[in-house]
Amino acid sequence: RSTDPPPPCPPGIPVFGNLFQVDALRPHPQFLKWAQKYGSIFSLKLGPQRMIVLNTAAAADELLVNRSKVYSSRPSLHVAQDLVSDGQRMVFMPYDREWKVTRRNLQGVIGPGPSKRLREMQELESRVVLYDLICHGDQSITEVHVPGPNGEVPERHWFSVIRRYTTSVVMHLAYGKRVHRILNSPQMRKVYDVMSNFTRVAQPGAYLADTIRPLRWLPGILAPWRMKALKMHEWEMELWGGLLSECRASLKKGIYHSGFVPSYLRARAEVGCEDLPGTGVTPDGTGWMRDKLLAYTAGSLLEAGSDTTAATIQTFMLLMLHHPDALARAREELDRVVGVERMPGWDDEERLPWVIACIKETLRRRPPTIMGMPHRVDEDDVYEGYHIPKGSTVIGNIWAIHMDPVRYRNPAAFDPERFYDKDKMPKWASGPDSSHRDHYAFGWGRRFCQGSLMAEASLFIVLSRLIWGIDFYAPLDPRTDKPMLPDFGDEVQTWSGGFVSSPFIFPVGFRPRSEKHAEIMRTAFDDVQGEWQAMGLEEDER
Ligand code: HEM
Repeated sequence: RSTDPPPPCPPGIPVFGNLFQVDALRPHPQFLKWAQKYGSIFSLKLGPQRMIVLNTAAAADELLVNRSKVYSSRPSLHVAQDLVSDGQRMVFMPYDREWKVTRRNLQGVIGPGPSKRLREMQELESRVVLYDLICHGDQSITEVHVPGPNGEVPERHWFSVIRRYTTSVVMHLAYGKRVHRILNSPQMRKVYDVMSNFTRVAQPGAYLADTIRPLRWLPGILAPWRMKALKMHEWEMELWGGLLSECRASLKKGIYHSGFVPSYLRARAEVGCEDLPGTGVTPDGTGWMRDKLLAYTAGSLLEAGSDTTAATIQTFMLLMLHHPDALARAREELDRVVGVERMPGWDDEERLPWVIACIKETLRRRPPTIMGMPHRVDEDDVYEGYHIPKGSTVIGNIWAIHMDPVRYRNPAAFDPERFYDKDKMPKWASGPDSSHRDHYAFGWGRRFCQGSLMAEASLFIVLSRLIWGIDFYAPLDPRTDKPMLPDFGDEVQTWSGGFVSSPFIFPVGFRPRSEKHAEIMRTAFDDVQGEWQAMGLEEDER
């Protein structure tokens, strides 16, 4: 009922409301303060728009899951979605037919069944990570690495080794080809550049035209952001459209790759729809994705799957270096369960509860999508006596939920013990089932992360193998002889802004734990080259 009061709202200024109180790139510290003041739900006025923020698991589950029928849309991001993405980026689509068709198609590629088949590729690629890290040695400690002006990662840094892995796995999934080089890999670099740019333009509050609709109709001379956004679209299309064109050209030459896009193009060709230029889906019952939507959907896989997983691995490393006791315990578990004669594999997962608890605690303590992704409510609603107006942006405040001391005792501590039970088989318990969830890093309801199973598999195989085989260490401060590590709690110095927040580069050294471990890792890398050959894929170039 519109006569019910809105959820409590911090005082703002006339017309703009709270717009200028929100740091678009790093809203979560301020949102946590408001959550601590106002409780499970508060609202903000961003110009004429209302934003509702849900700060407890109970509130988010009730609205975003139980009432997901009306809470599954996305706010209209004029600049990031309409202009930069020409409306084709799946993660920001409203809850409409186009989104449903896209989500259904992706379910056939990364849903529960297919994600089991992806494990083969994750296993093979993880061997390359181990080899790259042992070859990397002290490089990130002894060399000077300067990030680019927008936080770009230097190619020779160990962050690139991790990025190559995550991007190669999704590149293979999308286009049936690998990222087989770390240096001189312009496509991989561009995926991260596009992503980093997009996370900044898409942050709620980044553009006044997102919130104040009349600004969208200003003439070009008064709206310089419009031309800039359209240029960004062209720049993005050089990558996403370029990958699609390459794939189509290969098919025309009779070269068949596996992967989502080649299979989709073949299926389309079989029904006489080889060329479907334009955006969106065809109006017929099948709803074929047209070219630009297809290019952007493959791009969404690359974006959603690369940075989030890489950021979690990098955060895990930082946490382990800050918590040597937790690391020692993980290593002891791996030595006991796996031994030194082989590296860990999928069958060990259920016997490594501490390793899994450390990964889950990483996702809780510092989720990469720290504020989740905004939802939009499509009907007027009432929650706890508060009116939630139709069209409001609704945020599941993952950060506040993960820092809720009622749900997580001493939430600022890194404490894998909270997820550890040595007598029970470990479960990921990360959703979408709300009745049994350990953390909320993957969001909620009908927009729940489609790649969560794939992400967890990557985290498990890479991190368990890394701890098993490699000693990693931070450089020592010559004055104090203590490890020099970024301050975990320093938002500005340690963490990037935008809706995927990852640590800025930090130096780490790597060496095999023993000659035996080294031999197994080197042999696994040599063997995998034969596998690539047999699969018709590029061998690693180093
Ligand atoms: C640790 C890694 C990851 C994290 C923390 C993460 C987190 C998220 C979050 C919070 C959302 C939004 C959920 C919501 O709106 O409530 C999301 C959406 C999505 N994620 Fe992930 N994600 C990860 C990895 C992946 C991977 C590996 C893929 C696939 C390759 C993927 C594919 C997607 C897709 C397609 C969506 C859009 C869903 C939609 O809008 O309908 N994610 N993810």
